[in-house]
Amino acid sequence: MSVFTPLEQPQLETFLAPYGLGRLKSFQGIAAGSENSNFFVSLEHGEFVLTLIERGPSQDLPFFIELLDVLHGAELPVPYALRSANGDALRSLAGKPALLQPRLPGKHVAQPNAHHCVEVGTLLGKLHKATCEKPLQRRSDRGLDWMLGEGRRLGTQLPAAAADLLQPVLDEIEAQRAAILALPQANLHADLFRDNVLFDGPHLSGVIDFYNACSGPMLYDVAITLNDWCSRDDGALDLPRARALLGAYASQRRFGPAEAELWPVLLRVACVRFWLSRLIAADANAGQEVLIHDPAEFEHRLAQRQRVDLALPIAL
Ligand SMILES: Nc1ncnc2c1ncn2[C@@H]1O[C@H](COP(=O)(O)OP(=O)(O)O)[C@@H](O)[C@H]1O
Ligand SMILES: N[C@@H](CCOP(=O)(O)O)C(=O)O
Repeated sequence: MSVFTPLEQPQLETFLAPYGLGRLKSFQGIAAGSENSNFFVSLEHGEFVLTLIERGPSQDLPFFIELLDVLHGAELPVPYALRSANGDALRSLAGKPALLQPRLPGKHVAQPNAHHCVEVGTLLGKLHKATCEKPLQRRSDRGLDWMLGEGRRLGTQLPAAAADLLQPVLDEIEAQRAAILALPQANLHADLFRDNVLFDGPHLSGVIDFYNACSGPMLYDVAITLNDWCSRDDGALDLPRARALLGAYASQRRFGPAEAELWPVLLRVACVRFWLSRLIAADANAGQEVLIHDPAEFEHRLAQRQRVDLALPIAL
């Protein structure tokens, strides 16, 4: 179970008092998740999620808090940091940076259909529209340069067939780096996988886990999202789901010709990003009680993205 820092009731009560949300009724560690310690917290005045930040540079936390305030202000279904009586969003508990956020309703969808993909495409288009005029600046710590460095390092340790699959995409990243970074930018969720979205019946009711959020090319975020929501078990794209997601996104923000041209490349780059991070995590967490995602899933998806029969819908 991925709760790295267990909590005792008295220390939690002391922490929660300045929010003025009433008596602590119950709390429970959340097993899902792999980065931070999360707890469902039931208070007299509502249901909340407490997060203790376990990893990553804490100087980036003000960025996440500000971004979620912007998205909440744009009426997107996102969590946001509640303020204590003296206005603090970021506090400390058990020696870790701590945030209290509203608990969003809904459940994760493991087997999405085209309707779910419409909802996700619409949400992502709205997220980009809400931030593209003035993106809050944050470089991804798993961006193109990270992929080139880690890819070259890990490539030497992979079996030949896998290394042969990876190498051409690293070359492609090097060749297209400037063109990719010149694409229209906004704030990106950058990890909009099924396990970071909640559905209440047919309606998308929540987007969580913004800890990979950054500024960058919007098309990359579309590629990340589509690779998770619209892939079949063999890694191939499910075209009806993919067209549903892209059409819904385009109803919020139009794609441009430069994006249409780089689309197949971005689908491959988005596979490499998670293939590499999963290889690194699987190695670092081997034998521990932490959720490990299968790196081979992205190897198969990348193998299936060598030819892409899915054009972006661009306005003529
Ligand atoms: N605001 C929230 N509302 C409802 N559920 C949440 C919320 N935040 C987290 N969760 C639950 O906690 C789980 C783990 O959260 P997540 O942010 O993905 O953790 P991690 O950063 O460790 O990967 C999610 O899968 C979800 O079920
Ligand atoms: N959704 C990702 C996990 C998040 O990426 P990370 O780089 O922050 O570990 C996955 O399924 O691999």
